[in-house]
Amino acid sequence: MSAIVGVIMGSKSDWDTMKLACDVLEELQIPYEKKVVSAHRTPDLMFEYAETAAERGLKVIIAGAGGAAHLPGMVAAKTALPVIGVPVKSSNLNGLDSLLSIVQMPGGIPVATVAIGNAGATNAGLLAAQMIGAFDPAVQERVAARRERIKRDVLESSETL
Ligand SMILES: Nc1c(C(=O)O)ncn1[C@@H]1O[C@H](COP(=O)(O)O)[C@@H](O)[C@H]1O
Repeated sequence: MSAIVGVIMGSKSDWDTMKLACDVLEELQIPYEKKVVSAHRTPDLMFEYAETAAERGLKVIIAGAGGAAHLPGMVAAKTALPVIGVPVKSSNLNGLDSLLSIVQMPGGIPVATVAIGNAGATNAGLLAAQMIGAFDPAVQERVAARRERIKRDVLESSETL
């Protein structure tokens, strides 16, 4: 099946974080694609990716970037698909720069921004799954089953205190 979620990142150095979004999509059996695309370094590719995303069958885009993280917002500017922004943890400012770059979009062009770093990337995968699940009962069931497992783990963990 062709990809319905696009996972893009500003640099290969973001992969350790963005892989966690991909892991969730794989676990929930959602077809996805992954690619390095940068608003700064490959602006033409970024435009082409965003402009053709919907016609290629993508339903959601997850975009991760660090530092001056313009990628999620610029992609959102060029597609009507929902864009989830992942602020990758930067070395100088611990990702606060990434977070603020992504979250502070002007009115009219939203980016659904998750937390900085690994937990954010995992949640981006889950959020994309929940968006897909709103129209796909099988995916919605797998998301619900995952939550049940999390709940069970938490309940069991308190028994071992
Ligand atoms: N923020 C962006 C964009 C963009 O927003 O287009 N392109 C690359 N980058 C970020 O630069 C950081 C350092 O990249 P390098 O490790 O390649 O120097 C990465 O976190 C990347 O997301």
